[in-house]
Amino acid sequence: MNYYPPCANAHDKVVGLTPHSDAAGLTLLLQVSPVAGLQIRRNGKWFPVMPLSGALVVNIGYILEILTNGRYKSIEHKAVINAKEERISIAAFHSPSLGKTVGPLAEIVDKETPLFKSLSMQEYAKLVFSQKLNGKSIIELMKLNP
Ligand SMILES: O=C(O)CCC(=O)C(=O)O
Ligand SMILES: [Fe+2]
Repeated sequence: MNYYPPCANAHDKVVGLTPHSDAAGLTLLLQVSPVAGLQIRRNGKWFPVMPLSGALVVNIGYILEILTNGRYKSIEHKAVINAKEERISIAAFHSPSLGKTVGPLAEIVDKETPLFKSLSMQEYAKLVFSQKLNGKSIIELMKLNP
């Protein structure tokens, strides 16, 4: 669960959640408060994703990008703070179990060159937790030819 208190310095000095893509496979996100905050980056521009009552936002994370050898792209997003209102969101991250492999699927790399390394879920988790929540660094580290 994410809690963003209201903050008068919302626009210049304070950030809610820095730009990142989720390290998981698939994220289901519930925007609990009817307050704008979530933004996604597309073609270099930030777009708001307005809360819709009862709707879940489905985000593709790095693991799905890696499993599909880059066919499905992870989405970069951030959360901004509102000057007057608090905001709550709940994210459920879905990933393979420990012991499974995070790497391009065999049935895909049968026919094309793998773009990413294959790591055990434990090794991948170690890599994730050694990085800051910032931009695209984890996927860069997973690339075979960065
Ligand atoms: O608060 C939000 O809308 C985004 C939360 C998020 O990106 C996350 O928990 O990874
Ligand atoms: Fe996220």
